[in-house]
Amino acid sequence: MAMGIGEILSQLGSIAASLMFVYAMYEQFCPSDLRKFVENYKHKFTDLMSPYIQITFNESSGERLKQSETYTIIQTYLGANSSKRAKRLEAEVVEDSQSPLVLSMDDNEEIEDEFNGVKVWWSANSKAPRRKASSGRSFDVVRCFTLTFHKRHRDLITSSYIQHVLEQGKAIIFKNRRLKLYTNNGGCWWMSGWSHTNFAHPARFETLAMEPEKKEEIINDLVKFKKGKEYYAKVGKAWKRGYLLYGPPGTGKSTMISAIANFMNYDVYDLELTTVKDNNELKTLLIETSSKSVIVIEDIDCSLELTGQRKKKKEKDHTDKNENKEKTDKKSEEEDEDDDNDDEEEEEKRKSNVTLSGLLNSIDGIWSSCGGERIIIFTTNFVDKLDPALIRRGRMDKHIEMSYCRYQAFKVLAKNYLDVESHGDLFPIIEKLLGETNMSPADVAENLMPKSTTEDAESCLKNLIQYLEIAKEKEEEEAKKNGEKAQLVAGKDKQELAQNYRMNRWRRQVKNMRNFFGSC
Ligand SMILES: Nc1ncnc2c1ncn2[C@@H]1O[C@H](COP(=O)(O)OP(=O)(O)OP(=O)(O)O)[C@@H](O)[C@H]1O
Ligand SMILES: [Mg+2]
Repeated sequence: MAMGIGEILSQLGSIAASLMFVYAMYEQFCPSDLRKFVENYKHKFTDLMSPYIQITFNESSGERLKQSETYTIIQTYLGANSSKRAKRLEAEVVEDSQSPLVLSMDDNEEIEDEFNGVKVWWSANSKAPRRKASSGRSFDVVRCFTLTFHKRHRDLITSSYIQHVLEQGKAIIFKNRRLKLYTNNGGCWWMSGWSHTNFAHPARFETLAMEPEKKEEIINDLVKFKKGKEYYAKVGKAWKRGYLLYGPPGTGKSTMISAIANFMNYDVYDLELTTVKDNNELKTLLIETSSKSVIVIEDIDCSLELTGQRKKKKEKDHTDKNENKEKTDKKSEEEDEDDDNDDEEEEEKRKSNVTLSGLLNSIDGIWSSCGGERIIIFTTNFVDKLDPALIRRGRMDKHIEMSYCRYQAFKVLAKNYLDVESHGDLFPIIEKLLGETNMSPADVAENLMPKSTTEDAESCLKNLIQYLEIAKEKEEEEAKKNGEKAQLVAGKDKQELAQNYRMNRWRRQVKNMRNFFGSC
């Protein structure tokens, strides 16, 4: 007898209700071993039927259930893609990032991605942890990302796509991170090691005043270095570059370092040699630096001579104190002596025993032991004072002279400080004066800065002209004085020479006369 539709539906309803009841009973009372067995077969059955493969990346891994780096990288990659496509996003504020608000896919959200024409799907899920952490701390759920793709693309996805996701994710993290400024001078001489703060110097190559060709050359050099991983590996050289910046004070050496760090997106390690106890500590400090960083030693000429300077200073202090001692009574003399001993002890502790050869070995050591993507920069006001071994090519690959401000550099400063790119009357006068005077960009910049809110660009330019004219006059006077001095010295030398000549002639005559009378 044929069944009516109503009857069929009611039969199906009761079957479904029975199945649901059985499943609820199974969930409630089924022993865990049996449940595992059933789950296993359930998965096997679905795997057999489905042409898709799934890979899961858990948020936490290992004994301590610590955050997996891979998960963070994937989260960043998906965050960059999903924020445009996913409808439900999770927001997080990350302190050490340039864009602190980080968006990522929320639970059970799914997005599609494409790689070499192949479609894949990512979903964010949560699942119960397999085991508790050894510490006893348990996580309610473990979050994970699931990557789904067709099994015919297995090789492409596992060999190339995942690699692509990890590289892209890492690049985004690197780009968004806040740069750090590390210093080994923690303010106390007994502290060693690096301490850091956020690096936020606004200097950029666009704001750096120097000849455009020179700037271009440096930028090209940096770009070549950044892209040179394979090249350096091919020629068997550590991936590093050394720059020596030299020039008078205020010509932009420190500013250039900040511009390089910002351009390369590298952290800065500002190494204060005078607070490094000895060569061993120096080596440790250098090895502790990370890759993608700029290591800076400012005023290298002063740093290495410091021990000598300190000795001289100590001797001077000692002589001063001796003189004072004569004037004071005996009691204060004893007190002075005690203080002296304490000072000397402290001085001895503070003294840096870093030597030139130690520095050279440490620099070479760091390249050989951890050669990845580092730039080392020395600055000096007196390049001639430096030992050639320190600045030979291979250690300091590029020597960059930071020179006095000329017209091209001035134009950059005028644009930065006054937003002015030309001035028919005043620019030519400034061009001429800058060609005749040696003025540092720091001085030019100072004169270009408006002194009040009402001061306009023209009056700033006029101030600069006035300042340049005064500086020029001073330079000429100085040159004149030096010339006169030189003439005076030359004149004195001439007189001395003539006198010596006369004396010698007279001595010869006396000698001849003695010989003559002696022979008679
Ligand atoms: N070439 C430049 N471009 C832009 N600004 C500059 C330049 N040179 C100097 N300045 C300005 O002058 C200031 C001092 O410059 P900076 O500290 O870079 O000079 P320096 O060469 O390192 O001097 P020192 O030899 O005394 O250490 C900077 O804060 C910057 O504003
Ligand atoms: Mg400087």
